[in-house]
Amino acid sequence: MVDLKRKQYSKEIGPHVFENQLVTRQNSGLEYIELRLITLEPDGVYEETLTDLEVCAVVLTGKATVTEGNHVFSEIGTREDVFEKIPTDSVYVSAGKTMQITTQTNARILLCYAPSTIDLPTQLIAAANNTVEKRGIYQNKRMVHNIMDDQSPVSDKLIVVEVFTDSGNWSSYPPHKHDQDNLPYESFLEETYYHEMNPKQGFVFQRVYTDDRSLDETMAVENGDVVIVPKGYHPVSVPDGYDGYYLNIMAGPTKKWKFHNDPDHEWILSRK
Ligand SMILES: O=C(O)C[C@@H](O)[C@H](O)C(=O)CO
Repeated sequence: MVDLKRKQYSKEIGPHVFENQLVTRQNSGLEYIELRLITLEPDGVYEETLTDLEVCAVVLTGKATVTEGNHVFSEIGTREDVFEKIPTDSVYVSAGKTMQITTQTNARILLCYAPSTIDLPTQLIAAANNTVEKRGIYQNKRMVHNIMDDQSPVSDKLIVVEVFTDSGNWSSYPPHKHDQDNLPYESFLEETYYHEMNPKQGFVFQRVYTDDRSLDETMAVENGDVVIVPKGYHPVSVPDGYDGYYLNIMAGPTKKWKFHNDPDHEWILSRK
């Protein structure tokens, strides 16, 4: 079984360009998701020609200029820290195109990929176009920024959302899964979590488990870690005193988020 948790690192991949996370189909066993976290310093240039992947480049922090062909999205990005809890800007580029990212300051960009061969318009997903949802009651409250949900016309397969879970709350809870290609009852979407903590020394617990417990891993997840969810339920618990953030990438054969709650815990939803 592939290790589901990936620690952050810093590897210089070009002058003033650093890779901090890399999940590929080859190194993860996933079929539908890849991701790359990069940190750009001034004068750093990140360039990539997409083969059989579409990408959503999320400007996690700082400002960056993203170009593709005649498209130039200058100095996009809205925040210096994800815990400003405001939406940010992203750029979508479909397969076969060449994208370039530069910055005049410092920027951290999460590149979210899914396999695709469809030529779709390159476009800015402006922060103002993120829909914001406040979900849950009691200690199950969280805020969701939908960058590209399953109804988005922008992407072929990619779903990208970011979730803010405040101190002492749970999210991705009650536990749910989407690991069966069985619409209309359930969709098959692989998922990844890119986590950040505030304060940075914090941790969350995340469990990834299946009904038959053939997969059942509970992890202490720290700032900058990535968790891979190939299948199964995947709840997150944030300890008292800390706020949690994660960015989810989801993708599968059909861009539809139809999940199935763990029947043992679905009663949580019926509380008044
Ligand atoms: O609502 C939440 O707590 C976020 C989760 O839905 C998260 O995006 C996920 O698990 C998607 O399958």
